[in-house]
Amino acid sequence: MTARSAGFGARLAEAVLARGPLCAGIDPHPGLLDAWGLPRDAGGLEKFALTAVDVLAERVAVVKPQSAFFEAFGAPGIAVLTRVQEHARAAGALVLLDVKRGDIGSTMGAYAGAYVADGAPLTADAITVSPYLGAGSLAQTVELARAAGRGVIVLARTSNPESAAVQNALLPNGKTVAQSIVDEVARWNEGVAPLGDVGVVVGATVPAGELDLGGLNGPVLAPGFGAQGATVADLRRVFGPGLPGVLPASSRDILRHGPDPVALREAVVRVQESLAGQGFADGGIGPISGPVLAT
Ligand SMILES: O=C(O)c1cc(=O)[nH]c(=O)n1[C@@H]1O[C@H](COP(=O)(O)O)[C@@H](O)[C@H]1O
Repeated sequence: MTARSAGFGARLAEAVLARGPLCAGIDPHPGLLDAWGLPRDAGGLEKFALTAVDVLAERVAVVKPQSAFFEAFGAPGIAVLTRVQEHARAAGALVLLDVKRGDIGSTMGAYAGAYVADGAPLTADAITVSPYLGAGSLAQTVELARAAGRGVIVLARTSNPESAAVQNALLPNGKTVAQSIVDEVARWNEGVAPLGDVGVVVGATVPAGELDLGGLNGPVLAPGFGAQGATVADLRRVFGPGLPGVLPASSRDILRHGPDPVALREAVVRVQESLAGQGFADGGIGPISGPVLAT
């Protein structure tokens, strides 16, 4: 076993132990800006995102800004995103930047240089990436991220209803595409302690029994919890009783309680309590000891 005290997996394990497993998304949808009484401009975006990060980042282990909603405002939006990332990290949360990058290997290296390599200007602790140009196209990104103590979360079985057609397609070796992605990620995490730096996305909305995550040794980001309909009971149904590596992710279902910071704070605490009440990540996060998805 390689001890990597400064690795993303280790830092994530520590954060989950201290704060619970919830990953709070910051998705400044235009409709949410309206609901918060804010203008649909860079000023409204800034007020929304900084209010959200100030409330969320001191409570949750992971904050996940969705880059698209910031990019939509051009350079001023990116400037706001940078401040959100700085505020979140200063408040002790890990930043998982949701950018879902996917390209040929050499271009992926440039994305790593933007977000997770040493000296990356848009510093995140981890980014979401798409493996659908082939898992090998991500190898350089994984290497650069890990060398900087950062991580990568790879889409495997996503929460959207369209995902099954591609991700459950069978390969000639009899595995689904999603399972083969999980197995590739497991190889990157082999021997890393206490937890690998490369995670997968498995939506909380997917049917139980599709995937074997037993050898993953890494985090499982589970979006679809909240606004897309999945409940705490669904998380249990999909991921089984152990759940040590699962990070339930929710954005709109928490953010809709703003702009009042007190109401927003109460909403996030309620979600954290509902997860704790179900024994989520009881005793922290760690390698999963058996198949996680119930059959
Ligand atoms: O990578 C993601 O975060 C992600 C993967 C996935 O399978 N499904 C999914 O919804 N997401 C993201 O998670 C967030 C979900 O938002 P809510 O539905 O508002 O909780 C959005 O930012 C999505 O882009």
